[in-house]
Amino acid sequence: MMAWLEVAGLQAGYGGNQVLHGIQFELEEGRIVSLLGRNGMGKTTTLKCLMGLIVPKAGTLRLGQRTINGLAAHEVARLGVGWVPEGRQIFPTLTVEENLLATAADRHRAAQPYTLQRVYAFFPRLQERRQNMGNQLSGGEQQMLAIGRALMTNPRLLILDEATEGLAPLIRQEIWRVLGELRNAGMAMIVVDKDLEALMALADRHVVIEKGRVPWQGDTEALRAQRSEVERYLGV
Ligand SMILES: Nc1ncnc2c1ncn2[C@@H]1O[C@H](COP(=O)(O)OP(=O)(O)OP(=O)(O)O)[C@@H](O)[C@H]1O
Repeated sequence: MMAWLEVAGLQAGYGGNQVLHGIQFELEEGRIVSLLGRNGMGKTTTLKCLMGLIVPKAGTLRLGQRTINGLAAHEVARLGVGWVPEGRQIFPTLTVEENLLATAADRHRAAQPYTLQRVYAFFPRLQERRQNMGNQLSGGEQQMLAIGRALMTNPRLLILDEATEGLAPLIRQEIWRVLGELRNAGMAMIVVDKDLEALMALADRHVVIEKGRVPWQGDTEALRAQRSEVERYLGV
């Protein structure tokens, strides 16, 4: 059986600086994979290749039947890949509700498309603040809004890069709760985060990235069994 998402032999970099030397992992529809590794090892670069923000030098990137190497970012988005960028990038001078409506698109005529009501059900706090401007939100609220905006595009695959970085513990918990609900609703995700416990509770598979290569990958059970080996790669 061919996996739904396939990343194989992925090589990429910036100018003459090659950062990825053969990244390899697969993901089935509705499943969740975590990318682990210390800073600067190539996690974000891998995500950028998937999002069409960097053209890979070599390798396979396939989503369903489509090869997505070299597609532009808007073309990848149209295939149903939703991105929650590091640093959030919400519109500061639009209200919460305007931010959500700005990205609304039901590209797949989903049976249950994401609506304002559905996003507000995941994040009651956004509903309370729906008339506030983007720049009046706390860091955690901005992060919720960034996730909400990605959902409004009705993605089939959600990519989260350090979605809980720098947030207060309670807000982090809230984000993990919503990601768990999205998983239960069948959303496929690629998640980059530093919280190994939370990732083991959420994700099915885990991929370690070390200097642009994958020295270890496995399911959560394997990660539990080989935790000290994996933690050596993470520098913890
Ligand atoms: N725009 C860029 N131009 C040149 N080099 C870059 C650029 N972005 C990242 N790099 C380099 O690529 C390497 C991998 O970076 P990447 O952002 O993929 O790491 P990461 O694993 O996501 O870590 P982090 O958590 O720090 O983002 C680093 O050495 C970094 O300095």
